[in-house]
Amino acid sequence: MVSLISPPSSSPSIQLRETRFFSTLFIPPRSVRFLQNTRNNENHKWKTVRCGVTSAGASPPPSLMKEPHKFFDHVIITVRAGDGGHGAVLNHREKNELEQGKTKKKGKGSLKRDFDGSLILPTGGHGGDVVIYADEAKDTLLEFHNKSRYHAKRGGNVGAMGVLTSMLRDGLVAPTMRIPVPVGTVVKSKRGKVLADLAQPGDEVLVARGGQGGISLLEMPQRQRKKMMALTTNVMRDDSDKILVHGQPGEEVKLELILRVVADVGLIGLPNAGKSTLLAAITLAKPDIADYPFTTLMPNLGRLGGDPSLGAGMYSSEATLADLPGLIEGAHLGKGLGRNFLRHLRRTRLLVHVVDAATESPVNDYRTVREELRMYNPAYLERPYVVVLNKIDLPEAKDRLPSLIQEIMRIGNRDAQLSDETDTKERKLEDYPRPLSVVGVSVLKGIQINEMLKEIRSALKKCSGSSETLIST
Ligand SMILES: Nc1nc2c(ncn2[C@@H]2O[C@H](COP(=O)(O)OP(=O)(O)OP(=O)(O)O)[C@@H](O)[C@H]2O)c(=O)[nH]1
Ligand SMILES: [Mg+2]
Repeated sequence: MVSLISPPSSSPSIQLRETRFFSTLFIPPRSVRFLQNTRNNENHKWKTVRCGVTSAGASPPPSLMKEPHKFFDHVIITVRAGDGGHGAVLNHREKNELEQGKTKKKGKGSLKRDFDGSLILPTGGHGGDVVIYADEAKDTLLEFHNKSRYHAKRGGNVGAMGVLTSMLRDGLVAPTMRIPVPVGTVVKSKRGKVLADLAQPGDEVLVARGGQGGISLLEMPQRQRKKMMALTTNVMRDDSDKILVHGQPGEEVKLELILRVVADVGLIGLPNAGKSTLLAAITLAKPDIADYPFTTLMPNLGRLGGDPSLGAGMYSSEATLADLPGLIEGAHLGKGLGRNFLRHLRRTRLLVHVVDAATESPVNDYRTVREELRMYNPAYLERPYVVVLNKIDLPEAKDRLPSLIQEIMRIGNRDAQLSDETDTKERKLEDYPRPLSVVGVSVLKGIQINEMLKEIRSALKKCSGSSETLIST
């Protein structure tokens, strides 16, 4: 029997740290059209008024709730690498120097020679490449909505005197443009090909190559060409050669960036089940908590255990927990907010399914969420999980706790194995593994918190190293 009395969540054995990753509610500006009456009321004019709404923690009207989720973890950007700098058609001065053997003289306009005496003509600078890299300091992809086009610098041009003319300080080669994204971002090409999974801080991918610089050509009278060609092949024959002087354009690509939360534990459940309250009870995260559904609009992360006083570099927590927005029936078809977040479960190795034990039918609620997971990706049902029956401080939950635990334990097969033999479509919830444990708690009142933590920790130990690394949405 489960004891209902236990100390509140402030157990000294748990060292906590808040990591609130997604705290900004993003609502894109919308255009609203008003019918504006003129004075004499004869002509009606449409007036467009732009309204930008940004709120943190305030409750958004239901009609706006869906919008942030299309954006914070998914964005399309266009990047363009720098064009190559232009070479030059070199003028008479070099030509004369060459003829007179003055090329060793250093200074403006002098041309270098190779060890065998051949001429080295300057080329235009390489255009800047574009690299995307995982940066721990970044939390969301929101900023890419304000700026969705990125353009690296072009390479430096060679002047008519054979020297750098562009404003680039470091020489002809343009610097690489480095774009930081949150750890856990998957970079896809426009056609859906995965270019990189930036799962670790510092991971990076070259997404667009800068254009090559154009070559330089020597222009000289016909009679001198033959002699000069012994020193270099870059001798201009006619005006059509001038095209070689132009730098190549930099690559331009459209990219899809998808952020997948990197967490060990995913908190799932219907809206209002108490997922955010649970996160706040066992970590230092401070998610928004309220008694209306869909309070959580973006995942909140919290860290369990570890020693935050060691500083960011040394700090390593026992596990990271992701509190996800509530799932509802039909979430896999896009209802509510759930579908956009189901993909965040991909990297988790343990699920904690939070059920409000005080509702009319907690078992049905439990089944609804399991069913949604199954419809979205049956593999999620095979992931180890712990069920937390929450709100046992309320009498309606407390009284039926033992029977609820039994009923939930009956849904599932203890010996369920991952096998491809049975068609996943034919499988029922009963064919998938049972929870590793079912525990009754009140995360609000701090009842049974230590018991729950024990179960989560022991489950984490059992499934260490089994996190999903597959890439697909
Ligand atoms: N009585 C009681 N209420 C609780 C308990 N845990 C959470 N609540 C309340 O339930 C309501 C919903 O809690 P949240 O933590 O916001 O629920 P959620 O699952 O994160 O909800 P969404 O973000 O909408 O998916 C809040 O009013 C909480 O105070 C509990 O143990 N007992
Ligand atoms: Mg919540």
